[in-house]
Amino acid sequence: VKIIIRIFDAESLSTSNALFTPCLLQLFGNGTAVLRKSDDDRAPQARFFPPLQEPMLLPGTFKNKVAFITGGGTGLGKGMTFTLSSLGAECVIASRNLDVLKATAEEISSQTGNKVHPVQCNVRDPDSVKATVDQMVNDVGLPDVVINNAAGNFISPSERLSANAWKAITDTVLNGTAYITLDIGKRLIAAQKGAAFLCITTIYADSGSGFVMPSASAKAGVEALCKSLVAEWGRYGLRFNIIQPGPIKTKGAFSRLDPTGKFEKLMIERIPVGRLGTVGEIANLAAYLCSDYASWVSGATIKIDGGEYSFMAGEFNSLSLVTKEQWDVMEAIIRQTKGS
Ligand SMILES: CCCCC/C=C\C/C=C\C/C=C\C=C\C(=O)SCCNC(=O)CCNC(=O)[C@H](O)C(C)(C)COP(=O)(O)OP(=O)(O)OC[C@H]1O[C@@H](n2cnc3c(N)ncnc32)[C@H](O)[C@@H]1OP(=O)(O)O
Ligand SMILES: NC(=O)C1=CN([C@@H]2O[C@H](COP(=O)(O)OP(=O)(O)OC[C@H]3O[C@@H](n4cnc5c(N)ncnc54)[C@H](OP(=O)(O)O)[C@@H]3O)[C@@H](O)[C@H]2O)C=CC1
Repeated sequence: VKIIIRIFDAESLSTSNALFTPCLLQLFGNGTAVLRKSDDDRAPQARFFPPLQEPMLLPGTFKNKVAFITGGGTGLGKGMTFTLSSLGAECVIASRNLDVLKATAEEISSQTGNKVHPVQCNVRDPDSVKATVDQMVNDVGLPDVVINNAAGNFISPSERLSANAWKAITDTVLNGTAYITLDIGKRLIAAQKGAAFLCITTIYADSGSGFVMPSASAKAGVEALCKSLVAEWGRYGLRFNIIQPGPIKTKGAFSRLDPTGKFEKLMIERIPVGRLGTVGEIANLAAYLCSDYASWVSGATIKIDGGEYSFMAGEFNSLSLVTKEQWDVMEAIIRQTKGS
């Protein structure tokens, strides 16, 4: 019994449970300015799971197609734009920072040879969304692919959030997705043109999550929006799918969700594949779901997280830390037990 107590007292300090111990206090001891690369950013088993990042679909899969990607200037949006553009799409990328969009558009089109159009857009503002869609229609026509990827998020105890903090996140994630989808959807229906919509949510859209409550609420709303339209707008030639990514190391996410760089190791310890995901892996899944190879896929919600969600959900999963010798002791104790 003493051994078991020692196992769960000592080893829990080095697991994700450490978040619930006084160790948490140490995480912020070094200040919050540095977004540092971890010294040890892979577990040994990651060697079995190499990330293949190059576009996997056939060249020309998106030839003569127009793809509209919100938040396409950075992170996952930039990666999805690169992959779609490599496969022949003419892409329109939209977000608030026009300089970033222009730089990304130039970088991608110079590599793929296909046009990428940067358009300034604040998805929180329906008038800005309308102006953006007007410009897209004028420049390249209505899209075949719409990716709702723009988002805002930061970690914070909910009791520290102002009404405006809640509004900043939910306006971007939920209302932004609604404004984009309604504006483009209505025009597609009027024009009798089909399209594939994709929403990027997150693994905690199902479970909720403390410390990112507005994001969790808004992402759950985005999923309800998509699933509702699967049923309602299929008859117009529109299909809707959802990708729930686990952690991918983008500057936008990690600077706001792991500001000290101390959570990364804890995350990797709870990802069965032993590493973070990569932008290219998300981009390949997104390209498949938005391509005609996935014409019969509508209403799918796909987790791509190296098994993290399943690991966190299972009551006993942290027992993977128990050693063979410790199992020998515990098995002996269990076998000696008679009756109830
Ligand atoms: C166990 C540990 C796990 C670690 C996990 C690590 C990695 C990730 C793993 C999984 C990720 C899963 C999901 C990820 C989801 C994402 O969405 S990541 C994408 C993140 N990208 C972005 O957020 C980009 C865009 N963000 C922004 O523009 C800004 O960050 C912001 C969302 C704040 C909006 O900016 P802006 O419009 O300029 O707003 P304001 O600065 O005016 O702020 C609005 C109100 O919000 C308050 N506020 C801002 N920051 C904080 C904070 N840190 N804490 C509390 N409150 C904050 C601000 O004060 C304003 O309110 P008031 O007007 O003052 O009332
Ligand atoms: N990285 C990760 O670990 C995970 C990310 N995700 C999701 O992936 C998506 C991309 O995130 P990621 O690439 O990591 O982070 P980024 O911060 O790089 O991407 C967010 C994008 O949204 C744009 N954006 C934010 N607010 C607005 C707005 N009001 N109007 C228009 N565009 C806006 C930003 O551009 P700008 O500032 O120019 O407006 C930025 O390009 C998000 O939906 C996120 O929730 C989900 C799970 C995990």
